[in-house]
Order: sequence, then C-alpha cells, then structure tokens
Amino acid sequence: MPEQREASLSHSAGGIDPYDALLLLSFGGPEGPDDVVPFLENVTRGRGIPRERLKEVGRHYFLFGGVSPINAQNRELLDALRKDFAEHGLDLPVYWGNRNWAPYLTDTLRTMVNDGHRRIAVLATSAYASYSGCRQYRENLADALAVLHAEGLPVPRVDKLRHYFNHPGFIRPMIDGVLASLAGLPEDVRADAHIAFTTHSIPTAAADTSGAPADHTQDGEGGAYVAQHLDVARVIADAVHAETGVAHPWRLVYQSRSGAPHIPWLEPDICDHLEEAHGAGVPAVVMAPIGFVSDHMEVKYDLDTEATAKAAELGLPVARSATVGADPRFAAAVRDLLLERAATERGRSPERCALGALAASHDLCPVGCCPARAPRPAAAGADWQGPAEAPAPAP
Ligand SMILES: CC1=C(CCC(=O)O)c2cc3nc(cc4[nH]c(cc5[nH]c(cc1n2)c(C)c5CCC(=O)O)c(CCC(=O)O)c4C)C(CCC(=O)O)=C3C
Ligand SMILES: [Fe+2]
Repeated sequence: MPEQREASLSHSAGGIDPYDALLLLSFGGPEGPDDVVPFLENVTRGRGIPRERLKEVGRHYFLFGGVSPINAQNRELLDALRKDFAEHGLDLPVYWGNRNWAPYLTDTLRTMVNDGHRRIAVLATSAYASYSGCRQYRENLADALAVLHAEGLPVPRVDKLRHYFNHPGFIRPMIDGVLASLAGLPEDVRADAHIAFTTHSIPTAAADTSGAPADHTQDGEGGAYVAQHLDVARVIADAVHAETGVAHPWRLVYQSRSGAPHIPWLEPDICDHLEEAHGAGVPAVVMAPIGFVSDHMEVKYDLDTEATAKAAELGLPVARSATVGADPRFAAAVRDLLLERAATERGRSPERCALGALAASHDLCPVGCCPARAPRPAAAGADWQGPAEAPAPAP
C-alpha cells in the first residue's frame, strides 16, 4: 500500500505529539443471556423503538447464546492496534470504552485520567457520518466528561479521529473480501453475479441531515451518509472490475431497519433486493457489508442468518464478503489517522489519505453536523463548550 506508507512517513516526524493515549470507542454488546435485556434497555432508552422490534432483536442475541460478537472483535482490534503501534515504535497506550455495555466509556475515561492522560485521540468503530455513527458518540463523550468534571477530576481533551470510510486501509481489505466471495461462487454464475453493498438503514430524515450542513439533502437523497457509502461502493466495484475484468452490476441496499413502520427509513432492504434480483434473473449475489467495521450482530444475524435463508428459499446463490475487523491494514490506517491528526494539531498540513471522489472528511464536526432530534451537548466538535455545559447524567 504505497501511498499509505508514504503518508505515514510524511507526517511521522513529530510522532504522536500532542497525544498521550488512544481510546477505542465502540457500541458494546451483551456477554451472556442475562445481559441481553439490560443491554437493549441501554441502547433504546428514550429512542421510541416498538416493543415488538425489541423482542425480535433480543431473539437474535439469544440465538447466539446471548453473546454479541462485537466485544471479541474489539478485543482483536485492540490487539492488532497494540501490535502495529509496537512494531512501528509508536509508544501510545490504547484503551477501550463502550456506549452501551461494559467496559463503559465513563469508567474507561476515568481510568485514563487517573493514569495521567490529558490529551486523548478517539477512534469510533463507525466509519461514516450519521447521528448514530458520529454525533451520538460525541454526546456520550460529553456526558462522560461531565461526570468526571462533577467528580472533581481533571477533564481531558478528547479529539475524535476523522471518518475513515474512504481511507485505503479500510477499503482495500473490503476489495479483497469481495474478490474472495466472487471466487467462491459457483463458476457458472460468477461472471453474472451482482454485488449488493449493504449498510445499516437509518430514518431518511436522519440520512438527509447527515454530515456537515453543506452535505445535507432534501427528499430522501440521503445526505453524507448515502453519498459516502455510494463512493466506497463505487471504489470497490471499480477495483473488482480492474482485477477480474468483469463489471459486476452493483447497488447500495440497506438492512437492520428498526423504528416505527410509519417512519420512512432508507430502502430497499437486502431481503427485498434479493427477491427482486432473483425475479430479474440475476444468478448470484455477493452481499458486501461495507457499513460495518466488523462482523456485528447485524452481519451475523441479518445477513448470515436471515438474508442467507431468504436466498436459499429463492434458490439464489449468495456469498457474504468479509468486514475489515482486525485486518493489519486497518490497524495501519488507524496509525496513519493518528499521525495525520497529531501533525494537524501541531499546525502542519499533512497529506490526508483518501480513495474515491470525496475528499478526506473533516477533523472537527462543524456546527449542525448530523443534528440530534433533541439537541444535547456533544464533545469533539466545533459546538463543544466544555463539560460544565453538560449536566452530569443521573447515576
Ligand atoms: C447507523 C448505525 C450503526 C452503524 C454505525 C456503527 O457501527 O456504530 C449502528 C450500529 C450498531 N447497532 C447495534 C445494535 C443496535 N442498534 C439498535 C438501534 C438502532 N441502530 C441505528 C443505527 C445504527 N446502528 C438506529 C438508527 C437505531 C434505531 C434506534 C436509534 O435511533 O438509536 C438497536 C435496538 C434494537 C433495534 O432497533 O434494532 C440495537 C440492539 C450494534 C451492536 C451490534 C452487536 O451487538 O454486534 C451496532 C454496532
Ligand atoms: Fe444500531
């Protein structure tokens, strides 16, 4: 990956100064059957999810013994990051905290502060702009900082690393994944296979206001969220074409819809898409979950279980391509993002690696980026006033 290596070298002169720690910020998930209901209560507090949907999602977790795959995947990513940093002489401790389950973000930040860290870079396990994938994490950071403040602890500065959807270290493993899935399809259907790039559906209203205000759209075009996914899909499809000589038709589709039925969410759903593709004579489909950093429950259940069963019922051969997970190229990308941001914070203008038609994303979310339905303080953005602004959440 030449441009990545060059980029790292070009901004590594001052190293990781001013950062003294990295926080891996993730969603969290249950570790056993007793955790499932309290976890779902944490996730859905105040978010108006119908009871039926919660029962259904609880069933997905129970099918897997009440264990979400996401925690083991984050532990693997932590190992990969520590290994990569050690191999490249980057002396930076890496911590892990979650929004919805232990280890909780607030506890991890408290530990970090007690360990003496004051300037913290944050990597969220969500690659694209959206309320759920960005601002909500920034709100969680604001809440956690307010708790530390209320406890009389020093409040660290937290900088969220930019969205990495178009970083080569995120995209290249997915290109390999799609190539491997195509290669695994029966030979007689391979050349005419379609690619269904999938991501988490969100309400169309949230999609339209995703990203910076300049990227917002109207009438369901999907704002930065959809534009970023389309760009990644195009880069992968073009790379696959270049590699195989076949221009596989592709489409961006959605999965894991939640919320009340009368509220419009991004469509089509992967299962409807499979049915339609089958009806149109498509002989095979590769499902490529570009919206997910690792094999979350949405991948394990909604794609590997539900959509795969749907395809079997249709008699449609499908393959699901790998997510990035703990791929060493992704760990190297995180190092690149860290060095890039550190250089920027030191007043330099480092090269910002990005593939596709969109530029590298902003470092600091501008005012009005991915707005919440009910405005709340959010850290690590242009509108952050400091922890005194955020009332400490009730214990
Ligand atoms: C865009 C997006 C990502 C991708 C970005 C990213 O990767 O972070 C994501 C990730 C995740 N979502 C997850 C789990 C859940 N999400 C829910 C609900 C919702 N997600 C939403 C959006 C997203 N979610 C939305 C708009 C809702 C409706 C409620 C609301 O407006 O907040 C619910 C409630 C039940 C349900 O309604 O499905 C659950 C259990 C897990 C853990 C999985 C595991 O255990 O492996 C992960 C990584
Ligand atoms: Fe979700």
